[in-house]
Amino acid sequence: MKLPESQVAVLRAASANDARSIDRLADETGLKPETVTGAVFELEDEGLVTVEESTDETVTLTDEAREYLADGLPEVRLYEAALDAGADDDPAQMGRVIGQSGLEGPQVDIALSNYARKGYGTIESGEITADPDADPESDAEASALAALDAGDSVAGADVLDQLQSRGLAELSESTVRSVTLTDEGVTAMMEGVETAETVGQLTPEMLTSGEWRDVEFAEYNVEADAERIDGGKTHILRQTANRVKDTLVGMGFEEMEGPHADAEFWINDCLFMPQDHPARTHWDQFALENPREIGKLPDDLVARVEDAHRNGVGEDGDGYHSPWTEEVARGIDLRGHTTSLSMRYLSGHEVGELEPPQRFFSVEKVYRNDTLDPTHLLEFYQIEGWVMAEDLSVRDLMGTFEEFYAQFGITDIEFKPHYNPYTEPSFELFGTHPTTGEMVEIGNSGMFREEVLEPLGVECDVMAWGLALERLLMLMYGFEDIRDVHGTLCDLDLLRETEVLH
Ligand SMILES: N[C@@H](Cc1ccccc1)C(=O)O
Repeated sequence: MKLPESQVAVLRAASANDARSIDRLADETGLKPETVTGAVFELEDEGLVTVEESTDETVTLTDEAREYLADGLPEVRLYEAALDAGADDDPAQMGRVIGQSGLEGPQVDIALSNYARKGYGTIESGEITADPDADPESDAEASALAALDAGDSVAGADVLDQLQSRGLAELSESTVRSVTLTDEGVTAMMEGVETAETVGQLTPEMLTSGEWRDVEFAEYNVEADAERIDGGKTHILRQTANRVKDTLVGMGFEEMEGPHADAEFWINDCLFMPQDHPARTHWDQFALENPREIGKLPDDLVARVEDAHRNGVGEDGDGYHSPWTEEVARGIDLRGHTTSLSMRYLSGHEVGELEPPQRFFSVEKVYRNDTLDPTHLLEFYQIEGWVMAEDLSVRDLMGTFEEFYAQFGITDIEFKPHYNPYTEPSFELFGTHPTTGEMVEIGNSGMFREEVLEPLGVECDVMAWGLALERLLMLMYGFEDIRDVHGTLCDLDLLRETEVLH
């Protein structure tokens, strides 16, 4: 009988009365485990071996668990420090006990969140007590860690679950195959098997020499286990940003670009945001210390914008009756929205005076001093855009969004009346989260007011918007926490495994 080389090697290494694992066969033949698996499947098809499969669960300890094995669990360290501070008699000051415990950074939170749960004591209004009867020696999680470290198994699925949910242990499953020679296999071996030359890969040389006609090709085995390789790939946020750009270009838009750190003039003043508007404080936006001021601003435009702020625009116009200084306008901030770019372009200072109709967009980062939560980051991507034309209406605005979002499979956007100092009317956009069913705010839009357009010298209508790219991603992929997608807490497995939608 003639068989490919790897199958012959596996047959020789297998036994009729001793089931052998793929790893062992790989060791004995010097072949890669995936090559052995492939050969084994072929041999099984030919009836020469039988394969038994079982699932093997292995528990591995994480780096964090190893730290705790060396130093003790944070809650135990806190308990010990609390005992030292006499907290088994009288409540002790939390700050002092934490200081004594030597716990640092995230470990403090970890200790606090496990302390009461495990009955080490109570934590209330800045004071900590220690239960004199608690016994760290019998801490189930600590013992389980020690057992796992020693290569023993852990009794009690609860402890294991707890270790997993604390990120201290990881459970992985793998399929273990063991291989035994069948009677036919033994007979074949006794009659003698020879190596057939098979070719695994077709080369250009074989094609030019014509050798391919005479060789025997190895069959592909798409079921064989292979080593998992996580190659680099474009982050889904970047992929989606590129798709958004392509979509907008397809809708006739041109791309804008400009500075991340910009004068408040472009970020706020041109947008008729009064200088005492709360969104202009450091509570909302980041200011640069160096350089503190922009070098150049167009004088004529500054004068017209100041006039709009002081006196309003048009016959019935009214200004803000609040202070306006060029010094504030010159201050440099990280842009809180990319509407600064729209102002630069609409003013004619970027690509010259623009005649209607015009369409521009950007998909760029913006920065806000927000509190981090599942839907907010300190920086995110905004899909900015505007259309300049004679006689635009709210229907044009809504129609544009419907057309845009439909290209991403989102067909149920809703509009809510809103207020912006720079647009009238204004609308917030909402979409429905595919898994939670909650309404998610995905953007803000409106028609620029006269107080914005007149100083810029724009005489027709301009409709405009800022949409959040990360929120679009949430609707497309069903993410619930934006921090899974980027930032230091991102979930790498999720990013690796998320299929790209086209
Ligand atoms: N600048 C707004 C978006 C917007 C842009 C243009 C017009 C109206 C709204 C925001 O960041 O939310």
